Amino acid sequence: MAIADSSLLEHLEPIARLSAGRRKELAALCFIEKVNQDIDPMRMNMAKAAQAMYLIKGDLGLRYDDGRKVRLRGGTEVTKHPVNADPKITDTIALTDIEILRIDMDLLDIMMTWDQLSNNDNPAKTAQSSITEKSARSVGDWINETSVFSAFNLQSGIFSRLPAANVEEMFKRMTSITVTAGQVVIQQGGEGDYYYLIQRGCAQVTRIVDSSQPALMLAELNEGGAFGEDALVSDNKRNATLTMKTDGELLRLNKKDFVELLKAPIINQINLLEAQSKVSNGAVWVDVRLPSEYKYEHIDGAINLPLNEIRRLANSLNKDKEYILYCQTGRRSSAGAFVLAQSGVKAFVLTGGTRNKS
Ligand SMILES: Nc1ncnc2c1ncn2[C@@H]1O[C@@H]2COP(=O)(O)O[C@H]2[C@H]1O
Repeated sequence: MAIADSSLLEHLEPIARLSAGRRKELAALCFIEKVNQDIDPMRMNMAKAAQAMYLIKGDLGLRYDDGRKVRLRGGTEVTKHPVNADPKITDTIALTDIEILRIDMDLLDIMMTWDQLSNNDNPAKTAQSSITEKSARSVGDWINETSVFSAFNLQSGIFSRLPAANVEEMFKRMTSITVTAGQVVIQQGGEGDYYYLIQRGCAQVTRIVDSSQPALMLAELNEGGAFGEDALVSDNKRNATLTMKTDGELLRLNKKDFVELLKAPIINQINLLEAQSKVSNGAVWVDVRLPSEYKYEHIDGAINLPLNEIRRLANSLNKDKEYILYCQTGRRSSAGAFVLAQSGVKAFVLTGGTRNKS
């Protein structure tokens, strides 16, 4: 297995829509796999539903649940999309030796969610005033420029626990502070008040275990690093001291906002059967993915309201109708449903997204 080259990702949907920097981060987390003729690459990996699989080279056969068979060739228009995007595909077979690229679907979806939310016109305006008062950059630029929102931090760290519906709200509530070398940001034994992210600079973490001994050096945190969550989550005292080693800039969220935002907001989640019953009574399917993803495949009768445009389009929806939002995982659709609900639209989310549909 080889790590993917980021230029390869430029041609794949929806990855092509991410910024070059984001694609590079993603490339480092994707692998190219060679698969021999007559092998089913979908079966080679038990967690098939959890991975988007792109055909890069060679010919692959798909079989659908109605028995239909389709032959695909790597490097063509149709293979810009994940070959396993359609839940009606039951199995695949390598018709020649092939190369495929697999991406964790959750990771891809996290990146698309953040990217689309940060490119949303409205939050950019509101968030900019609280986050970057000194700069005229848009939130989108800002997110792409700082490693606080790196793929790694979005996939692990606190952001992976942040419900997608709250991402936009978090932008609004975070504030930026300037700190200087030697400044103690958190004192061991103090009360938990803020959660911090390092936008610029370097901090060291120390702990006094025995008051007759010098403080233990625990870690050094750099740009993109985060600290101060333990006391907020556990309601204990601060378990270490954080001192700036250099001048820098930190983003912070107060305890109340931190606790509130980590809790999932109430969104109407429904399963496939409930959704289908609503649709037969007049509800409308809404695909919140990008137009390119929608165009490639979507639920029959669904309309396309991409997440980054949903706020602008909310007013065009009928307030008397019910709308059922979906994406692959339920992440982008949760964020969209939250925005629609705030605009007074009756919005529901297909639990777990279309990858649970088959
Ligand atoms: N070993 C460690 N490595 C990195 N960070 C740490 C370590 N121990 C504690 N911290 C951070 O230091 C913070 C001190 O305040 P909190 O207890 O709220 O949360 C703590 C963690 O975020």
